[in-house]
Amino acid sequence: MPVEEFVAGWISGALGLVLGHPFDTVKLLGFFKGMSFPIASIAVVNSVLFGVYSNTLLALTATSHQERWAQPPSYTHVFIAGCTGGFVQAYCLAPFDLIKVRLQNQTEPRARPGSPPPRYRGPVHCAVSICREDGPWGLFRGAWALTLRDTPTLGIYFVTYEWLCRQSTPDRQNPGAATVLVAGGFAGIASWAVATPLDVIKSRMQMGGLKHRVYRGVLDCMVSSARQEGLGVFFRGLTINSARAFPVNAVTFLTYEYLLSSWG
Ligand SMILES: CN(C)C(=N)NCCC[C@H](N)C(=O)O
Repeated sequence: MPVEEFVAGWISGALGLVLGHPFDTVKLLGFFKGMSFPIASIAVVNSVLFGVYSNTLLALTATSHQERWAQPPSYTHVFIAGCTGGFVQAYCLAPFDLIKVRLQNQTEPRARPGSPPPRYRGPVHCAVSICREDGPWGLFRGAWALTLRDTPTLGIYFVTYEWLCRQSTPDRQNPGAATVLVAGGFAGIASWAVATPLDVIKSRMQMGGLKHRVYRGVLDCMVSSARQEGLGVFFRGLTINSARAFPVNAVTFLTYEYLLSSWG
């Protein structure tokens, strides 16, 4: 199994997240001041995503990453490989994402004077508390909703990227840096546009029992959220997700392609 895709995914994810950090800090109300938690999570998860994607495509089409522009895979294969990468990354992401959502949701009360001390002192304390209260499986609360969010979304992510690159590149040639940047940026926006409704549901399920009631499942959460707050609830965060997605994913794809071609 080629491992360079995993390494390229790790480095490109880390660079993308440096660019996305100001947006994440705004989104999380300044809670993550340091970079170590995002690096430990997003870069590792990106490595799993790109590594699994590329190796699945290799298994489906028998073409390595270097041969892929000359012998382009079908969009069906790209979609299946993207969905597989998304499914696997969702399970790796689940514990990190749960911690992020739990910390994010305690920032607001913390900001008010005279408010009680925060429940969690930081990412590690949050992980230990969840394990103590719910057992290690507690770290996977909401993982199912995350899988539902990421499996089709990442299929769309890679299909959008491939399609845009092929549209603006002569047949069987490698896309140029500008094409990769634009295609990567729009792939990020397309994926977040599709993911945002399920992202809202996932976060509510992860907060079940704390900020929200415990839902019976994804459907229950969807129906009761829409009933109480209207359909607009599913698009919360879409603007900031999209604004962040363009630079993050432009840089992620450019770095990934550059590293693989220079190791080629
Ligand atoms: C859930 N969605 C929409 C995605 N995972 N999309 C792929 C982009 C991943 C990138 N690290 C980012 O954070 O934008």
